Amino acid sequence: MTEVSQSGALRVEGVTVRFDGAAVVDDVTLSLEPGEVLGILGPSGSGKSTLLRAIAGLERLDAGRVLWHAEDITGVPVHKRGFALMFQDGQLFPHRTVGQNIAYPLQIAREPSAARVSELLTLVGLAGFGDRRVTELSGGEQQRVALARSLAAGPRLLLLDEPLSSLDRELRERLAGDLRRILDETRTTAVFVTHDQDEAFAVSDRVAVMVGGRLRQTGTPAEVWRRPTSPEIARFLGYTTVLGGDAARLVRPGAEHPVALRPSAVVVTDGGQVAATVVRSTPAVDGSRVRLFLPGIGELDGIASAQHPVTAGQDVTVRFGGDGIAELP
Ligand SMILES: Nc1ncnc2c1ncn2[C@@H]1O[C@H](COP(=O)(O)OP(=O)(O)OP(=O)(O)O)[C@@H](O)[C@H]1O
Repeated sequence: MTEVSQSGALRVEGVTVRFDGAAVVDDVTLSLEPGEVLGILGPSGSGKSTLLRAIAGLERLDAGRVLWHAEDITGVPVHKRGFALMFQDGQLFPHRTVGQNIAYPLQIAREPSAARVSELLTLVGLAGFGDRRVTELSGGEQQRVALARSLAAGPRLLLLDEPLSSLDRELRERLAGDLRRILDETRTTAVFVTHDQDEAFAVSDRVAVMVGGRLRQTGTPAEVWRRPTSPEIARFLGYTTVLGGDAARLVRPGAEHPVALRPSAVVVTDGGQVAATVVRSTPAVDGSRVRLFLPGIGELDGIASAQHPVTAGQDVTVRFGGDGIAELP
């Protein structure tokens, strides 16, 4: 695992959480600088939510500690940490208006402020929605209200657990961009859990890939996508094939390590570098997804453009290229 600085805003040090003897979070260490957004990415059941809950103070640690600006807060109760949590289903109060939902943390802090509520509504793109009932809002609007409520009390750290997962893809993409802007504008330090790679890419300054309770790779989104450090991480990041030895060198001449490929890097084209036979072709919006057999390599996933339709059994040639090839260490 790549380690960052020893100080920073948040530091999680050797944190382990066990359920029934099994370590669901296993010796995790990470640091966050002030204003930084860390995306924790990993397959279902890898321990992401449990790690987030441990940071929030909602799980008892079996080992390790949580520090905030070098102060050990492991024993500090949830409500005294000054952190805010936001979940997949924003958990709004259905019997309150939008404005009342957002004002709630301000009332708890005994700092009610209509101006602050109005400012937050504008921030999340819902100016004028204050008197609406939350039950009348769309899923995306409800998540915006939940975000505004999470930010209302000016949390020191925002913890987001799959905040966009319940939304459809288009809305999720739009809100991911908005979320990033809002975190920037409010200079909020945040830890963000997701299993969606696009979301992690769009929102995070740095991503940490969690597999089986352990942080396996940390870096900027570009670093992690370009250079996954193991076949397991590569597969999780959408590389469908990992080739070794001579097969790897057919794709990348001179390669000394295994080479991982995304379908987008295996393109059926005229005059390509390698011969292949189409095993299967499935139409997609922008052409076809194809399964190919390549002598000396075996079967690979690839793509064919709409201008180059192919059918099963057809002999074609293939070009390897683009961003979808990574040489593993
Ligand atoms: N309170 C609990 N008691 C026992 N086991 C638990 C508890 N909470 C979580 N687990 C188990 O710990 C493992 C990790 O769960 P966790 O929710 O942290 O994973 P995740 O990576 O967030 O998954 P997902 O993406 O599906 O939400 C799972 O196997 C889960 O069943």
